[in-house]
Amino acid sequence: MQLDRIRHSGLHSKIMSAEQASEFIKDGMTVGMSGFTRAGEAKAVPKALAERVKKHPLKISLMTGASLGNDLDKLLTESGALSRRMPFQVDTTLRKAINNGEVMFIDQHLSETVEQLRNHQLTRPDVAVIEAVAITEEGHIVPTTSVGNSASFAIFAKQVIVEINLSHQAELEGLHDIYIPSYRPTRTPVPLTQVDDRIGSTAIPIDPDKIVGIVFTNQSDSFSTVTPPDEDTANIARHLVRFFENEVAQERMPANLGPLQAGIGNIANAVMMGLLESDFKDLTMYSEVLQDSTFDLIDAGKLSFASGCSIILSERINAQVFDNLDKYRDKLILRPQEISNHPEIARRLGIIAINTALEFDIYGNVNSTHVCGTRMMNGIGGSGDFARNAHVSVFVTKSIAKNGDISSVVPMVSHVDHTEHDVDILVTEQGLADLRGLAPRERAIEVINHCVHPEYREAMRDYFERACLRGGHTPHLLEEAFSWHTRLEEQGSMKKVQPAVPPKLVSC
Ligand SMILES: CC(=O)SCCNC(=O)CCNC(=O)[C@H](O)C(C)(C)COP(=O)(O)OP(=O)(O)OC[C@H]1O[C@@H](n2cnc3c(N)ncnc32)[C@H](O)[C@@H]1OP(=O)(O)O
Repeated sequence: MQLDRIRHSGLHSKIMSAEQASEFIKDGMTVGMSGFTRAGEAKAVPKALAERVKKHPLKISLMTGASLGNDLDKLLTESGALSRRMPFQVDTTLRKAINNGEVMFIDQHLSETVEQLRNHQLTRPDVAVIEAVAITEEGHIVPTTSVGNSASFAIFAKQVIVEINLSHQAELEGLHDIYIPSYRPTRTPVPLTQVDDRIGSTAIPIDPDKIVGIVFTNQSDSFSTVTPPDEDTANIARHLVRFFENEVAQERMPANLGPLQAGIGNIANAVMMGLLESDFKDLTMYSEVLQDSTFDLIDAGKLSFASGCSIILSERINAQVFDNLDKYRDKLILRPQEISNHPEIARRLGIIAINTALEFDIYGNVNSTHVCGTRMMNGIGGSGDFARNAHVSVFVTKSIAKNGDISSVVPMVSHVDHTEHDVDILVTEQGLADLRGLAPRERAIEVINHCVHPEYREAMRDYFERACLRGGHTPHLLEEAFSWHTRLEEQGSMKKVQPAVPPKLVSC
């Protein structure tokens, strides 16, 4: 135990075990926990809660910033503790429970959760459980590797449990910038005009009397599972870099492109890695998740500043970053997710938003969340916060999935997260479709020619041409629009299987 991490000496009496702290969580409560993209989640109390629930069942409604690491979503799901979960997750067990209808999942734009708490559209947390590196002299909470929704959860909750995690270096203090917007309708503009502006405090300001328990832990964040770029993702990156070079040449983007936002996952990380081999320099990021690529770009001298709301790294680079925080200190800020994802700021800064689609259609509508229109993958996350308000909104995906049985470009998306109005550029390893200024029929030609995998291109062209014969501003054959998805569900592949024996011709 390191008492110097609790600088408000009046709070020393609140130290207790995780099991004791978990007792503050009662059946039917709404609980707000720290954690964003498996970084900075409270670790010991949720685990103790899951153990307790196995013996004494109870149900809670759980809110976080985004996904939890250390298998906590899995443990809480298996214990039966979760009745409701929001606003994002990436866990296989929880995903199954959501898709079986056992856990009610609210898939939400990540900037909106605390906005809805602020004006009571959502039930405010009874208890907040927040991971911290320290508590200040004033009793304020210094977060760890993510800010997420922690600040507003702690401010709105009736009771706060703090987990001081000794596995995080005390040097994280100073990295955060906690700014909380005031109430509407008298709110003033968020005073952030540059990626590196500091507009708030370095700790979460709460009344220390609300802190009911302090737990010491020593468990690190999970490593990110991001995989190195492969040929397809490297090609996606190449198409995008070429597009950026042309935008700069045409003076539609500044020489350093403007602040970049990149979503989670292998593809977005690989796209950012692609910038390593480009000639761009003095790049900046105004994003939510800072992944390996952020630090590779800083180390290569290409990225001068990154603002985010969490840092999640793979084993390859984790120690190199966190053991040398001083090297990165003047190049990093972690903010609450409502500020990192704020529509007002995305629009003001002219963000280049790069997010990953599960599938998109020939007119540019994007599905980021629902496999075959019904089964939740992870959630919309922050992609919508950025896509609608970006200077340029890019969506990337491989043109095929599951060994080619799925085409990621379809006639009509089976679920819409980002409408055609929010999408400017689509990229697959096949090429890049620039949809700006194009009408739906022109968009379809651009997408078919540049993004569809060759194995599906002719079938897509055939669909589009027959739809055009029927007419409409956005031509479709409604009875066929989801036939690729139904074929996948019925036959395991979107490809049309040629019958081994040609069907007999019936004469009439
Ligand atoms: C926290 C945040 O908000 S970050 C900001 C942006 N947030 C978002 O964009 C949220 C939505 N996006 C996501 O969840 C992810 O980016 C995804 C799921 C769309 C893509 O993830 P990535 O890791 O980049 O792509 P990857 O190609 O590895 O695909 C992930 C899985 O989806 C599968 N998949 C891809 N396309 C399809 C498809 N059209 N239909 C069914 N499955 C598909 C892949 O086969 C892979 O499956 P596996 O895990 O069994 O191998």
